[in-house]
Amino acid sequence: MRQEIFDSTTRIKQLSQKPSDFLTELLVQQQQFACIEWLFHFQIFRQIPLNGSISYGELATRTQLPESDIRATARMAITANLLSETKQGKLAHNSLSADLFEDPGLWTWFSYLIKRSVPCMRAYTQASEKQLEVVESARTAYTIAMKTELSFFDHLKTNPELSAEFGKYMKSQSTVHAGATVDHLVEGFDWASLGEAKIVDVGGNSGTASMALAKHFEKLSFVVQDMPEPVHNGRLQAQSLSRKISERIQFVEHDFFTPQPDETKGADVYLFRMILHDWPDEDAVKILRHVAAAGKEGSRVVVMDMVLPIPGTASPTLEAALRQKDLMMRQVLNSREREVEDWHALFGKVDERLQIVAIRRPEGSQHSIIEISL
Ligand SMILES: C[S@@+](CC[C@H](N)C(=O)[O-])C[C@H]1O[C@@H](n2cnc3c(N)ncnc32)[C@H](O)[C@@H]1O
Repeated sequence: MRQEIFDSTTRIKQLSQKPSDFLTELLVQQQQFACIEWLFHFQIFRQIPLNGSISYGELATRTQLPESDIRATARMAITANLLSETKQGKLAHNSLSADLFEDPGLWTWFSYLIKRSVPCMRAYTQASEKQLEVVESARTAYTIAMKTELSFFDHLKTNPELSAEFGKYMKSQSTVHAGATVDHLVEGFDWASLGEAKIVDVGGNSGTASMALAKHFEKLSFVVQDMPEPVHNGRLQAQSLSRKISERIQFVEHDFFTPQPDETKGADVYLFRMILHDWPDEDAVKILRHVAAAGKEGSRVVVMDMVLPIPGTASPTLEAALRQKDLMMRQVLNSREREVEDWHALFGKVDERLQIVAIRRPEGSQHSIIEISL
């Protein structure tokens, strides 16, 4: 219902929009973001009591910023439905900003958006310019925005703080992002029908998906494979689970560009949740070949990733969210989200034994579940 309201209002607005309305709105959105970023940077959100308000004068004293700038910036953010002003002209949270500030998952997502995602968007044009020069083809908007020579995952490998930040961000997506919560994975596939089964969660980060599945399906056991830092964090997080759950989840350091170790050969399911969209076909094929070589007859590959809709066929809000992600993959990883044909072509390149058995998008999910038999 909410989705339908968003879609209808978007359609009505677009139908009645003139070019000058469009440009005004574009400008307003950029300014709203610039102001929200400014308030975040100067930690204004922290200064506002959750129950109550604070005067602009007091904020100026605390931050040493000009009172008039704080007022102007906050009032711009208010036009985006973030924060509010009392009748006495003091600054207060509204329910949206209070929720953002109070919920650690939402705050993590908000911080990541400001500190990482948007800077990559801004570096997109420059990155494409660089990629036109063949020597610079390894450049991405990420490498430019973050001032590094390293690709995204290599950068994380060298920096435990960044890796932990990304881990927290991924976890926030699985818990508070309605379109990406792990519930869609739990409910979107008939896990119970597997009976006693071993699931290899390839690139499972700190095990958010495996933990959720282990809670719901007690006959399933899991091996979460990832790089050292997320595996270490996963082991720590698993300590807070009940033994009944934690004893069915193993964390193993494993580079998915190398063959599966003996212990995970012949598993029932190789799960790839939000993994293959990080890699261009050439790399995704290498990753999948190791799994195809490790699987037994009857093993399945379960991929949870986006399937980009044909333009104009999905709800406009959903399509915009999916295309946003497609661009983010290009900007950060030189990768992309895939359309149905791209998925078929990808598995075809790996091994003709890999056949897509089913593709379904759980209600409310941005991701689809693609089931592949070996
Ligand atoms: C987008 S995250 C998805 C995490 C997890 N599957 C989930 O659903 O939350 C991609 C994951 O791939 C992992 N990764 C990247 N390169 C890897 C490699 N070469 N071997 C193993 N894991 C890798 C990252 O550490 C990260 O956890």
